[in-house]
Parts: sequence; structure tokens; C-alpha cells
Amino acid sequence: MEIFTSLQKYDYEQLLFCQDKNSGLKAIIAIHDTTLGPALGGTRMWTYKTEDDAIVDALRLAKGMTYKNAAAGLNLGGGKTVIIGDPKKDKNPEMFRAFGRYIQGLNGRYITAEDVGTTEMDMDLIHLETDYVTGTSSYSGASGNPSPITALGLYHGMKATAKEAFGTESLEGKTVAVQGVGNVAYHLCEFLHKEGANLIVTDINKESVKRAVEDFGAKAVDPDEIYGVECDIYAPCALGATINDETLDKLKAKAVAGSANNQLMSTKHGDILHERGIVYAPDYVINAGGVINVADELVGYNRERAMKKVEMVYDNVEKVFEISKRDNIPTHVAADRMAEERIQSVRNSRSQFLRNEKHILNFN
Ligand SMILES: NC(=O)C1=CN([C@@H]2O[C@H](COP(=O)(O)OP(=O)(O)OC[C@H]3O[C@@H](n4cnc5c(N)ncnc54)[C@H](O)[C@@H]3O)[C@@H](O)[C@H]2O)C=CC1
Ligand SMILES: CC(C)CC(=O)C(=O)O
Repeated sequence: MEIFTSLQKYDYEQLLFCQDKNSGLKAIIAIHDTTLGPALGGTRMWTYKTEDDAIVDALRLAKGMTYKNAAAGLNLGGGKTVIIGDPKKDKNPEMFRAFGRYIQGLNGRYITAEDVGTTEMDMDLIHLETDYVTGTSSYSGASGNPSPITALGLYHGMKATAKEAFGTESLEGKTVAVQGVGNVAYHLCEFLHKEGANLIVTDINKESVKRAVEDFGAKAVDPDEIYGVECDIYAPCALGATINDETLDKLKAKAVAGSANNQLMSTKHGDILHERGIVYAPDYVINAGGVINVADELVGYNRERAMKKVEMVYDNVEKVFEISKRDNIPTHVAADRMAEERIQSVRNSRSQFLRNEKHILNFN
């Protein structure tokens, strides 16, 4: 891969490769843009087929965080880490401590949290080496695992999506097809079940499927079947790029609203959803609940205030639909416009993030 060509294409600031032989750490930290503030974004641990796949994932996820944080109104830039390895087999405490020291070396340009494959316990280990970590469990001002709060934001955003697609925000009697019932989607299913929605679920992990079937009366289907099921809303909550050439023609849903990052394989697929009249709630707008919650730690965590901000996911999703209709553009373009306008307005007055005594990180 031509690294600088890739960085220049979407204007990335920094890409770091962190290696620790002792613990087996192989981490890639991508910092996309710090115009709005320090880059905040989670750490994913995953078994990538190639190192290039890991780099591409880190880059795509970091850019998504820039847009997510901007669209959510946070004074934070975008970054993300991927650790190469199997989260079930390759973790050890020294690995996360070594990673924490690399984060500390960035002196606040990057702050981390959980993502797929990492847990509160991992964040606690990172915290032994640096304060630039959120979503920890046992420290004063910690907000814990963000997944249930991401689910809450997603639920609010799904209601805004239902209002746009069906004229009512009620999800009672609606059928939601959930792909991947992990940390976020399990809690989403709980909210949906309480409201009286019908659930169709799938996961490559049979235990997760069993739990959703037993706890919420969900109907289970095989992973490949989820795209073609009769449903009102398709909720992609596993990994990215599941809206692609192959799956689009199978989709029967009238709306797409899920937690996964980078749901569209390419922007072309967002255009096709728009042309077909399928209401798409842009991923980084609807899944911002978790980052909104952990960001509150940076100003002294207050759960009540954080929950109020997470409710705003409804308004943000609604705003995207309004821009989309006003300008007659697909919703993914509308969301990008909303985020880019905010970044540009700040960029006009200052450029890269520079820590100063007025900044959010200097809260005491
Ligand atoms: N955890 C959080 O607070 C946030 C998560 N996200 C995104 O939401 C998505 C889900 O995150 P988590 O629930 O934390 O992760 P998770 O790892 O707990 O859940 C993902 C689930 O998807 C399943 N899965 C993977 N590939 C699959 C496939 N091909 N078909 C069906 N199931 C499959 C996994 O077995 C797992 O149960 C990820 O894309 C993540 O980046 C976004 C914002 C915040
Ligand atoms: C704190 C995390 C929930 C942030 C993140 O990495 C994400 O929203 O994807």
C-alpha cells in the first residue's frame, strides 16, 4: 500500500504503528482530523487477513469518527485504533499497558475507548498508563462500557427513522431484522421488545442468537438470510460494508438503521438506497450515543446530562432527513454536509489541535 497516497486522499493527519514484542502488541492508531479537538475513537481488536486490511480499517474508522463527533456537536476530532489479533486468544494485560504507553506518548492528541473486541477491563489496563482513555469501569468519573448507551441512542434514532419512513415514530408491531446481536444490539433488542416490535435476528455466534431468542422471543435466521427477510427496518449491528452490490437487491426493508460503522460499502450504495426510497439513517449519526456518553467523562461525567445529550440522536437524525429533502440529496451526503460545515467553520479560525489551558482536557 502507498501509505502517503492513502493519507493524502482523505487528508489524514497521522498514522502510527505500535509494536511491542514482549506482549505481542501490533496496533495501528489513525488520527484523521483534530480541527474540532483531540481525536476520540475506540480500539478494535480483530483478526485481519492482511496488514493492509488492518490499515484500511483503521483509516476508514478514524475518518468516520471525525464525522461522527462533528455531527454530534462534540468538540472532538476523529481517530481510531485497530489491534491485530484474536480478542478471545491473544490478549494479555501487558499488551494493553504497552498500548496505553503509546497513547500517553501522543500527549492528548488521541483518546481511546471500547470498540469491537475490547472491554472495560482492557480500558482499565490502558488507564494504568494514561489518562487519555474513557469507558473505564472503576475510576472516579468513569462511565463504563458505552454499548448500552450506543443502543439507547440507536433506539431514539430508529424512532426518528420510523417517523420518516412510516409517518409514526412508534415501533410497536414493526418488524426489525437485526444483524449481529452483540453488545450494542442485545440492548437495542431489549428496547424494541419492550415497545412491542417483532425481532428477527442473526449472528455468527450461536450463543448470542440463543440469548436473543430466549430473552426477547426473537426469530432466528442464518447469517446469509438476514438481508432477504420480510421486515420494516434492517438494523446492521455487526461489521461494516453490509450494504453492497450483493445485498442491496435482496433488501425488503423500507428503512436501514443500525449501529455498525461504515455500513455502506461505497457512497454509491447510499445513492441507490435513496433512489429506491429506502430511508437510510447514516451510521455515524445514529450510532453516536456511545461516544457522546464517554465524551462526557472529559468534562466530569454526569449521567443525567449525558443521557439528555444521547436523546439528541433523534434530533440529529431528523435534521439529516430535513437536509436531504431540502437539497434533494441522499441522506449520507446530507450527513457529510452537516459534519463538514461544522469542521470548516472551526477550521477557518484554527487548524490542528494544540493543547491549551482553556481546553476540555484541562478540566480538573
Ligand atoms: N460498542 C459501541 O458502543 C459502539 C459500536 N459501534 C459499532 O457497532 C457494531 C457492533 O458493536 P458491538 O456490539 O460493540 O460489537 P460486538 O462484537 O459485541 O457485536 C458484534 C456482533 O456481530 C456478530 N457478527 C460479526 N460478523 C457477523 C456476520 N457476518 N453476521 C452476523 N453476525 C456477525 C458478532 O458475532 C458479534 O456478536 C460495530 O460495527 C461497532 O463498530 C458503533 C458505535 C459505538
Ligand atoms: C467510544 C466509542 C463508542 C467510540 C467509537 O469508537 C465509535 O463510536 O465507533
